[in-house]
Amino acid sequence: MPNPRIVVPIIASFAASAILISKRNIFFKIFCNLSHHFSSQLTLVIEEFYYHELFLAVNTYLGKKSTASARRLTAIKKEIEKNIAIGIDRNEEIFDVFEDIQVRWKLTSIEDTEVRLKCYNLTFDKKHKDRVLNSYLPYIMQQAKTIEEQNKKRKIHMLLGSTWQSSIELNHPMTFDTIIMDTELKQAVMDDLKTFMDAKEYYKRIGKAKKRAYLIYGPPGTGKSSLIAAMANYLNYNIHEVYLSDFRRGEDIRNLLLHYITRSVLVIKGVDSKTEATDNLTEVEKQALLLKLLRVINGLWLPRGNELIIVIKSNDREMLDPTLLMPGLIDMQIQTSYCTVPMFEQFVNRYFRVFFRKVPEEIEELLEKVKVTPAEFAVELTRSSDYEDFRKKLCQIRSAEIGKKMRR
Ligand SMILES: Nc1ncnc2c1ncn2[C@@H]1O[C@H](COP(=O)(O)OP(=O)(O)OP(=O)(O)O)[C@@H](O)[C@H]1O
Repeated sequence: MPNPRIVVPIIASFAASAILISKRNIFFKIFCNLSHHFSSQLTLVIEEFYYHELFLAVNTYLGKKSTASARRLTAIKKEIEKNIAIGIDRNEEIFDVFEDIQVRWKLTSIEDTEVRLKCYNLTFDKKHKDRVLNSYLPYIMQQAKTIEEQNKKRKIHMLLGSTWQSSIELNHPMTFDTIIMDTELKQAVMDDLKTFMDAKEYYKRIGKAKKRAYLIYGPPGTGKSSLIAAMANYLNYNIHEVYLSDFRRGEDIRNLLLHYITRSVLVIKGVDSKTEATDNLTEVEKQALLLKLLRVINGLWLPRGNELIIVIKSNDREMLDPTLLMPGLIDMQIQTSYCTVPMFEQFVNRYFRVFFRKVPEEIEELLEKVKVTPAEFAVELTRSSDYEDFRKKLCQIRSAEIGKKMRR
């Protein structure tokens, strides 16, 4: 243990640096061990205290880092988290590199008056002191936040009356790897989301809340919900679902959105008369309500760290008020479609590992004449034993559907 009489003035001299890291719950000590008074190494001690933000962040960060190099780890699983959290055990040493700074972490414990506290010792070259305090530690706090977000179980919430209810775990398997859609469109959506995720500084600089609105439209069964699930999985967000009509009683939209939603995809359903009719609103009322809702959302200033994706799910874009589609309210419009030939290739490849040099003409002809939804495709594919079986089924659809068309 270092001599306390030496420690105190050193803490005082570094107090200003400590404040730079965070204003709340930060407490650490910098020890210069007497025997190493002229050494170039400096050790910073981060002690365990309740709600000690920095200690907890280091714990999370090192837990993630340590799995490759440590020999003894601790494991803990909290109810709200989906994964087991790994930590380093006492006396384990972990080496880390930040930019060109090499640091050594060691978990030890100290006996205080009554309790035994854990503490992380961070050792590095003295000349990096300012960068460790002002860059490395804030970086760790940021990384820890991201790890914690990723580790949390994600939920789907639905608005019932005026409260968010029935939160169920979001374990929809659809991802951008498994969804079948036009490849360029998929890439464009992923790029847009990636830009959004990386643009924290940009939103701060232009003074806008971090949110982005999408319109996803297409006939039933073409994969709108599947795309929403893929987006939420990609972003690692929750989903909040609302019917537009839920806001007709003048619910306090601001309150519902500001206080209960964090890093979520807010899905607005029932926006046109072709969607599930669960309300008595006229088309004009619906459009006016949707416009009002979007304007309120547009004017929201989200609390720090909060991010929101808004998705309007519609079966028919033509039913929507053109004012909604003007730039400013909706950032990107995405159309989901009936199966095209490239989508057919992706499906068959995914389910049966069949690759085509050229898709058979009968299939091309079929997809040109008959509108088959990806949902219908998915059902038939799961029912088919192999590609040949699937092809036969498709041809049956073809004669039935073409016959229907002729009768119309
Ligand atoms: N593009 C797709 N890629 C892979 N599977 C799909 C796709 N589209 C639909 N499916 C399959 O069909 C099912 C139903 O599709 P989904 O609910 O996403 O369609 P939707 O357009 O949201 O329909 P609705 O308008 O009726 O809500 C999905 O659970 C999935 O199994």
